Amino acid sequence: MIELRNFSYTYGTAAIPALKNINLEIRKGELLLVTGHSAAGKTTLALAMAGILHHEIGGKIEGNISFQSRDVKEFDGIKELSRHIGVVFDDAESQLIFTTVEEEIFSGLENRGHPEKEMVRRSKEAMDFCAISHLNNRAPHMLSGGQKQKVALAATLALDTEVLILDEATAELDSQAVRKVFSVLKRLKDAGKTIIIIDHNIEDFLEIGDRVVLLEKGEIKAIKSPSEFTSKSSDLTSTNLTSTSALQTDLPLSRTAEQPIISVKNLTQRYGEILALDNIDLEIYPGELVAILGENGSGKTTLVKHFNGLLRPYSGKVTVKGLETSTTPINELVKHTGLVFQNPDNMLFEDTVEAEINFGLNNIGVKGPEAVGAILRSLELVNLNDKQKVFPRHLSRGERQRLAVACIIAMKPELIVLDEPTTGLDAEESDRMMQLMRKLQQEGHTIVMVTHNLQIVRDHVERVIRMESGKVVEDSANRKFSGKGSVKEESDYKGHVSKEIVSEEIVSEEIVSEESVSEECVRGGTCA
Ligand SMILES: Nc1ncnc2c1ncn2[C@@H]1O[C@H](COP(=O)(O)OP(=O)(O)OP(=O)(O)O)[C@@H](O)[C@H]1O
Ligand SMILES: Nc1ncnc2c1ncn2[C@@H]1O[C@H](COP(=O)(O)OP(=O)(O)OP(=O)(O)O)[C@@H](O)[C@H]1O
Repeated sequence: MIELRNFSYTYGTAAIPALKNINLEIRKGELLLVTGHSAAGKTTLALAMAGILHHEIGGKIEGNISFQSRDVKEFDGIKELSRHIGVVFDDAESQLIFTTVEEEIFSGLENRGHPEKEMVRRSKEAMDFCAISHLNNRAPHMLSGGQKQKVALAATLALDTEVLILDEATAELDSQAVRKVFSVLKRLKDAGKTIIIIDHNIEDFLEIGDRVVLLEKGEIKAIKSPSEFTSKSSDLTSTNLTSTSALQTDLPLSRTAEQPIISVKNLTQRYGEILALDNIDLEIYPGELVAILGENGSGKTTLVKHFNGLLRPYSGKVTVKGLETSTTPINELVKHTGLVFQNPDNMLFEDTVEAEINFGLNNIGVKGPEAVGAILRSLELVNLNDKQKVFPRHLSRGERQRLAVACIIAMKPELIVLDEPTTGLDAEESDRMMQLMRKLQQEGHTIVMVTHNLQIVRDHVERVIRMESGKVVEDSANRKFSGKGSVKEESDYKGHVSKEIVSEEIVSEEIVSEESVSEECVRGGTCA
């Protein structure tokens, strides 16, 4: 179906190739799993297979790629190729451009000239598959991260292409949604579709996979069957793509201080008609490491945006370091709280990696050799020390994620809030990220992180808060959790049906949203 022969690729500005001498044949009806560490070349391979490198990005291309025995160069651009190959990229947000979810899904079908009746049928089916029918009139850019990912997936599924390429397309989904995607893909595979799943964590899909390709530094390191991938002796597992160290030490509840660093009282948050937070009470103490879990759309991001003043309470009260967020300017709050956004691209705007980190440092008065030292240290901590001069947008998704974390930790805020910090990182990299968080905790920082990654929660987190439909429904600090590390078995987190609390329409203009506050402001710069 798709064949790569001696294929190598170097991005226009890059010194070294992102893909080297790839030889790979993807058979019709096959479900291929592609995995590898961050920056291994996975997204680049997806772009290559979809013909996007040839027709849109350019750069240095060597070797050949053919689709159905025809060189991709010979196709009439992406327009023709996309009739056959549907792609969901690792950044769902960049794929969503229309004003409603329904339009988003309809647009691709309209471009293909489907009759109205067929468009309605397909879009309904795709929305059902992705459990987003209730979002059909919502604006895609005003959805939660996981909801956006579901829309991007539905828009591509509706096209019903012969080939489907999913690049980290489930990274921000809750476990119930991942299971749903699994069953949809199984059905598509049974119907003869060719599917390529590119992911750090392919475990969820091994059962339906035919082969696993391991990429390393742009090269194919191994191609194995799923059973070989999981077997202990496999050279695939020896590369440590599965979870590693698992601290599993006694995880102390570090609630020693008397005054909470974060105090949330009767917090309710609305986006117009949508009730995103429903009367929340919560206290977080200095030195705690807290994970916030919950289904997509349950209010996790909305909650943490209150911790640096990005959102102000609709009703109720939030106090951070004794400062009431409804009356304290955001540039005062960000001196205490560093927030790593769910989508790292929303906080990267400089020309080089080092300038990106320097920006926040300058804003808090760290300059000259002190700033240089802080930049180098933070880059080393996130393993990006060789990327100082690189344009941030030219980093891989996982690298951008780590850069966003570096920007915040360089500023050493007392409270570090991370919204899904391990998206785009494999198990080993996630583990390393958490080791870093534990280290920062030991140095006295308070860490609050939103995550869907239950493995890192089990291994590293002492307090777990679970949200459902805008409420905190469980908090291990209140002894409502059981088991070591205060985390219940994964099965307990599954099966929570995603309930939007609402009827959902207009969004209140009064609400301070991420979009209306400049990224600079959130990192200590001038507020618009
Ligand atoms: N800017 C916005 N405008 C309108 N509604 C919004 C906006 N942001 C989020 N919402 C809605 O508020 C609710 C909570 O969203 P939130 O992003 O807090 O969820 P989440 O738990 O972080 O989800 P995910 O796991 O998918 O990231 C959802 O119903 C979402 O659609
Ligand atoms: N537009 C670009 N210009 C220059 N270099 C790039 C560009 N996009 C990616 N790269 C580089 O190419 C290499 C492979 O990136 P790619 O995005 O394919 O990796 P990946 O395996 O998908 O990583 P991740 O898992 O972190 O998303 C990386 O070193 C990255 O920095």
